[in-house]
Amino acid sequence: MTIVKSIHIVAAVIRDERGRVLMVRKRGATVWQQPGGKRDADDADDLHTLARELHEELGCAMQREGARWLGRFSAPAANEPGHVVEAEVYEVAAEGPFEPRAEIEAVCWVDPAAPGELLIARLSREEILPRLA
Ligand SMILES: Nc1nc2c([nH]c(=O)n2[C@@H]2O[C@H](COP(=O)(O)OP(=O)(O)OP(=O)(O)O)[C@@H](O)[C@H]2O)c(=O)[nH]1
Repeated sequence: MTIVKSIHIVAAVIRDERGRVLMVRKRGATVWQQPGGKRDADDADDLHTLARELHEELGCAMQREGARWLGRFSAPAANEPGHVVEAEVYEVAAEGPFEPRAEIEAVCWVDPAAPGELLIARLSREEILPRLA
């Protein structure tokens, strides 16, 4: 029997004035994914996790007000073979800067209707971006 382990995360959709979606690439990874991460024991709720992760990864200030839950989505994990990522995904507004920090090596803005040749993690490519296009 194959045991599939789950990684539970909270992930963000942040859009610019043109509707493009902010994506990040972790150090050493080849694929782009949504900013976000795993809950810490101290986190009060999903939005607390998200605000903490967004500040750590990008230096930005997330606004809790207006946050919109897009759903719970899952896909094979981008960086951990044999794992499935299960994500609570929220569309949120945040005030920049949006610059790579901590384990994030690069950031980019992607048109969800035309992601082009970018290598995008399956959760984003198959579940999140198509709902935003
Ligand atoms: N944050 C995030 N993780 C994703 C996405 N898609 C996806 O497959 N994952 C997988 O879920 C894992 C979550 O790890 P993470 O590194 O973002 O979480 P974290 O910041 O809390 O990590 P750490 O506490 O291990 O440092 C990623 O390594 C990746 O394999 C996504 O869109 N966003």
